Amino acid sequence: MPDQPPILSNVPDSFPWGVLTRRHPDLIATVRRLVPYPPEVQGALDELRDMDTIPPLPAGARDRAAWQVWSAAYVGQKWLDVPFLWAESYFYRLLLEATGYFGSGPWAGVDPFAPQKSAELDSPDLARDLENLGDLVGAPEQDGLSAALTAALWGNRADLGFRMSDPSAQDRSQVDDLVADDSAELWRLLDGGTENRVHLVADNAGRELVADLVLIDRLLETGRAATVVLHLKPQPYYVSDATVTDLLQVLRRLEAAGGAACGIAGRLGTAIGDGRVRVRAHAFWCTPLTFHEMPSDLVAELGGASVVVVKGDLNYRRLVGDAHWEPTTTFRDLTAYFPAPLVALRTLKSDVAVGVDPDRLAHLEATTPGWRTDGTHAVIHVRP
Ligand SMILES: O=P(O)(O)OC[C@H]1O[C@](O)(CO)[C@@H](O)[C@@H]1O
Repeated sequence: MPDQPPILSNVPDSFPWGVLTRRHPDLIATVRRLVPYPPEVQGALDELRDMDTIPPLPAGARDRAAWQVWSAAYVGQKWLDVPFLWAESYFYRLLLEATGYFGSGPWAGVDPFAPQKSAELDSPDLARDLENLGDLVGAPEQDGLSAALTAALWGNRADLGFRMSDPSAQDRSQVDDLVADDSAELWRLLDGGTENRVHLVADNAGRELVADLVLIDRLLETGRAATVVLHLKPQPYYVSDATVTDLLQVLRRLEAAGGAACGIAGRLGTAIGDGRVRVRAHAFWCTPLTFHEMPSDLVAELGGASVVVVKGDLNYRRLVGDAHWEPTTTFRDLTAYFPAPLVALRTLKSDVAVGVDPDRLAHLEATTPGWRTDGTHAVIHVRP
């Protein structure tokens, strides 16, 4: 990664400080409220909440050796004094440890965030989205593609972790005028003339994954993609990150909705069955590393893509590096290392900002102090 100090969380009232000191304890309280864990798990969660100093993973944890390498510089330090990106990732790893997710007991494999994810699938907002899918599927080709891309972009705006700490986030109006919009470049890359291989690195379950699946369906149906690889998380992460279990739930929800939604679920089920859509869940996606450190098998796999679509705020931070970049630094320069043509669809929900035109930046700074973190602004960045 280019030489730039990482963002830490030790500036009182800064965005990362709020995540570690407020959002994480709130999250633990929510998990305790929604899942009837036994006393020993509740005790372990309380311990995590009250922990001031970073502990190692316990002996016997299956990925202990890997984390020993990633955490060598940080174990024993205060949470607020280590890189924000690393601290959040390790917090979620410890939360799974506390709930027994990787253990051999009855709570093994139980997603602590499942109740929140399910509630989103039952929400009236999602029901409305699904009812409107007929218009999108029936629209002229490019209109349908553009609408699906927009939905996939804004589906990322209020993930469950974000909404928990900022309940009004969902109701704030989005600023449709994107901070950067390279979408024309994306459609040029996927011009339909060749057998395109698209990879989509997903972010959240629920409404966002629904929108991602609609986009995948449109790409396949219009011939813009011959095949799609959908990258999901191998385990629960950052509250709402999508796993294979979440994918199956979303497909069931689409089926149950009937109409166009059910048609999409049917086509995707067929495409998964005949190999046009492949589902992957690489361990790298749940590591605290930036994408500069992708392992060679993943680099090789992504390197064969016509386009890699990377969703969300966390993935964006991992793409460019979680640092206080000068916002006019170009996305292309920072992602020059990436092994394939790249598209980032991101609603801004953390301090990192790059690829912003100087005039737009001056206007944003003067008029909208929270533009980097309040979920109302978004970018579509392309590095061909
Ligand atoms: O689901 P997304 O878009 O990756 O957003 C998750 C974001 O939430 C946070 O955990 C806190 O806002 C960020 O640090 C992170 O980038």
